[in-house]
Order: sequence, then C-alpha cells, then structure tokens
Amino acid sequence: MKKIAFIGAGSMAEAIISGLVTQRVIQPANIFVTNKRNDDRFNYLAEQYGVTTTRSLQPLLQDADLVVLAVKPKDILETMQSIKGYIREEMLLLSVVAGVHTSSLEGIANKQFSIVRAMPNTSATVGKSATALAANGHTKESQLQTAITLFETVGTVAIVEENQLDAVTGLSGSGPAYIYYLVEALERSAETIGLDSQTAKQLILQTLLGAADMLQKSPKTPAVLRKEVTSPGGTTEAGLKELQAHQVQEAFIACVQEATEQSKRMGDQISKELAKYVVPQ
Ligand SMILES: NC(=O)C1=CN([C@@H]2O[C@H](COP(=O)(O)OP(=O)(O)OC[C@H]3O[C@@H](n4cnc5c(N)ncnc54)[C@H](O)[C@@H]3O)[C@@H](O)[C@H]2O)C=CC1
Ligand SMILES: O=C(O)[C@@H]1CCC=N1
Repeated sequence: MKKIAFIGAGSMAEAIISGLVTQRVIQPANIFVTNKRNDDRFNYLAEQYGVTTTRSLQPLLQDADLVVLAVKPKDILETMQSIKGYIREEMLLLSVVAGVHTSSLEGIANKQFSIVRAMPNTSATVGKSATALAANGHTKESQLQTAITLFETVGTVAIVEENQLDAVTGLSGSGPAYIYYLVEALERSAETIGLDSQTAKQLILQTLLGAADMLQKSPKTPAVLRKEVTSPGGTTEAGLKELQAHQVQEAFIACVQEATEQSKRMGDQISKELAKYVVPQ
C-alpha cells in the first residue's frame, strides 16, 4: 500500500488508522484523511497519528490505490457524487458503510470498479474487531488481499458473499452491544445480591475474559464447557434453570434474527433511495 485515502474521519476511520500506524503497514504521512468540517478532529488525527489531512479531493485521491469510505449511510450519495470523477480502474474502494450495496456505489458513480464492503465492529478500536469482507466481481485477488491486510491490523477477517453481510451485521456488527447488554444485567444482579459495584465489575470482566479465552483455546464446544461448570444439583444448574424458564437462548436467537432483518430492511431502503440517482445506461 503506497497511499490510502480515508473519506470520513470518525470513530471507525480512527480505529483503522490506529491499526495501520501501530502495525507500520504504511508511512503515516501517506494516509490522507478528509472529513466534512471538523478542524479539531483534523488537528487531533494529524498530531496523534501523523496522517495528512486535507479537504481538497485532488491531493486526497490522486495516486491513492485504496480509498476507505467511512461516512454515515445518509452521507453516501453526496460523497459518491463528489468523488466519482476521481475513481480509476486500478483503485479499490473499501466501504464500511452499513447497508449500502456495491451495485448502488457503482450505479451512482456510473462506472464499474473494484469494491470491497466491510462489516467490522467497534472492537476495532482495541484491535479486536470481528470483520467480514465481501468483494464485488471486479475486485482482483491482490486487492482483496490488501483489504484483508488492512482489517487484520484491527482484528480477525472472514470472507463472505455480499448477500451474507446482513447476517454478519446482525451477529457480529451489532454483537458487542449484546455482550454489553449482558454485562449490564450482571452488574444489576450484583447490586441485588449485595456485592459492591467495584468488586462486581472486576469479577464480571475477568469472568468474561476467562470464558472468551477458554472458548478460543479449548477444543471443547461451548455446550461441553458449560456442562463442566454445572455440577448436578449445584448453583449453576439452579441459575441456568431460570435462564431456560425465561427462554434466554430463544431471546438471543430472535435478537440476532431481528437485527439481520433490520439490516436487510435498511439496505433495501437505501438501495431504493439511491436507485433514483443511478445514471441509466
Ligand atoms: N458503529 C459501528 O458499530 C459500525 C459502524 N459501521 C459504519 O461505519 C461508518 C462510519 O461510522 P462512524 O465512524 O461511527 O461515523 P462518524 O459519524 O463517527 O464519522 C463519519 C465521518 O464522515 C464524515 N463525512 C460525512 N460526510 C462527508 C463528506 N461528504 N465528505 C467527507 N467526509 C464526510 C464526517 O465528517 C465524519 O468524519 C458508518 O457508515 C457505519 O455504518 C460499520 C460497522 C460497525
Ligand atoms: O446498529 C447499527 O445499525 C450499526 C451496524 C452495525 C453496528 N451498528
């Protein structure tokens, strides 16, 4: 990677920039960044990471072999219309914008080009994202490899078909929120059983980290690991009975299904909106 241009300088862009700089994938000055209007953000990113900031599209996109699109879905139309004249055949557009299909991006630009869509999650901030990538038909193997290299600086990467990205969004894109929700419940439970919040926080966090480590390092399935904690007639069994009575597993399954459906609905709505701006062939 000789030069990367980031369009959008928010939290997702920063997480990736931080990964690239920390792991020395590219010279920081060769990371060009733009945003809409926030100068403080520019100063912060330049000072913190040594990146080059600009609001001129020419220096931003000229010679960039990789352009990372990291704006909100509502800003995608304006962004694509402003950059479409700069899209070159050898350029890879890497979009983290949720719900915007590669066909919409090509349609607005009125040209066919290489696009990889990514669905990372917010754990990219600490280098632990579970990211899935989907490439369109014009993407070369070497370009997909570049996208993989980039996202491996902020966690793990899986390759999927584009039509699986809604499922990825429902499972791992939104996933950190489900875990935080569970932790909120455990923290509330600590109050009711008389543990002080500091002690409870420490116990919950280490329990979570330990369980994640076991899942990663042990060859045993989650069900087997669960059974190993559960002594017959013991405390875990008593607790799990309550979770079963409240159909907690079913609730999680419904949660992921509904998030996936919502991703599809949002994607369909964005595609319909953007179709109005697709230049007819
Ligand atoms: N938060 C999450 O868990 C995940 C978010 N995403 C996606 O990442 C994308 C970015 O999200 P955040 O970083 O949280 O957003 P953010 O709101 O923090 O940053 C958006 C950036 O885009 C810039 N921008 C907007 N219009 C622009 C334009 N016309 N030209 C140049 N810059 C422009 C803004 O100035 C801002 O710097 C979103 O599309 C979101 O769907 C993807 C996966 C997970
Ligand atoms: O909640 C959302 O719509 C976004 C997509 C994945 C995570 N956050």
